[in-house]
Amino acid sequence: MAIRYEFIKQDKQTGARLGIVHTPHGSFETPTFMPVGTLATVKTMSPEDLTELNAKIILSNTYHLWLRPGHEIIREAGGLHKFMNWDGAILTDSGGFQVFSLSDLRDIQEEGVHFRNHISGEKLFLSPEKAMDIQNALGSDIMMAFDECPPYPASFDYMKASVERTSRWAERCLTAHARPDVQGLFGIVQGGEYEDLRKQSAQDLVSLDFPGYAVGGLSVGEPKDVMNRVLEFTTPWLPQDKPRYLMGVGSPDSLIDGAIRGIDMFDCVLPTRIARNGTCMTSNGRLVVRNAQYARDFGPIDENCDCKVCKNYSRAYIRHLIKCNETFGFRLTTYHNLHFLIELMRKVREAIKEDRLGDFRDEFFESYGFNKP
Ligand SMILES: O=c1[nH]cnc2cc3nc(NCc4cccs4)[nH]c3cc12
Ligand SMILES: [Zn+2]
Repeated sequence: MAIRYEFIKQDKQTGARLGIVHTPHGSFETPTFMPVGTLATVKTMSPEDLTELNAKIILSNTYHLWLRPGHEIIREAGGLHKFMNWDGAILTDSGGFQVFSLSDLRDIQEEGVHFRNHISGEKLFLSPEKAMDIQNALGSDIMMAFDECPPYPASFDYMKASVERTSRWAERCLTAHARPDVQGLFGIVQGGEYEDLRKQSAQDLVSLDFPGYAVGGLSVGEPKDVMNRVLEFTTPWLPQDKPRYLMGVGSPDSLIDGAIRGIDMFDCVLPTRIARNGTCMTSNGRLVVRNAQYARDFGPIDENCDCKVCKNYSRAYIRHLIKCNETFGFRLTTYHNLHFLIELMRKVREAIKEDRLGDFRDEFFESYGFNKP
């Protein structure tokens, strides 16, 4: 079966909604956070760790896996689920964003994008058809259309031409997408911070009737109030009965503010990336556990966290491991940060069930130390 979204209920205090996304590799409640496993691993986490954390879906990157180890090897392995021994759901990004964010010398044509491999320097070409072929080889449950995420900020004229090309590319992805019976292909809405371009992009994609829609072109350096405003005038153009995925987000406050504006799915490298430099998310804000002040602190990373790291290991011990560059230290901070965000989304879903997400936002922002605009 393909991807199917089940709308459960609308929060009475905000624009948030409770839903369930059904995939060939299991179903998950939304709003949800997807850990990022760029190179076929959520760095330092085993599939068992992810299952223990109640992660139901992870993200992997088409661009990176195409370059290393190559999508043909993964195809021969029987697909990405088998290759990495993960039986939950997998969403793959289309590679377009990584081309724009990782490689120089890119030449965007109607046919596709010519660029240089950011590791070997060799010339490469990525197109809607190629991005579909790679994702079909990976066998992901949710594939992303090949889009252009323009640099931020971009002129109206550039953005308009880019949105129209992204819509043409989306149609080519639908045509090239080989397995609509078992894979879901999401369109990606672009348009920068121009309300009429976001509407045009959303209407173009909705007319192609995708099983789900991503809001792209955000979390690219714009201020948070710009992101929130763009969401406010974009999500209303998306169907109520399909999932909405905000790409590359994010921090705890952005997850809550995105859910409040009708977003169902999020992904971000933040929790796993900051964990590897010894920064932890806690209910009272960020804690840089590698700092000297924790050398003799034998308490848990977060007094209010019930994860197995906070139950069994101290700040002093974790600080010691991180300072010595011990891999186990990164496993501990990563496990805790993922638990923190996955648990945060469970609390968000609970708040929606009880029609009190607005109140939950205020309480969380107060304790985490965010201002409450
Ligand atoms: O429009 C997009 N299209 C396809 N993939 C994306 C991924 C994205 N990830 C971020 N932000 C998170 C970041 C990760 C690395 C640098 S920024 N923004 C993103 C936008 C897009
Ligand atoms: Zn913890």
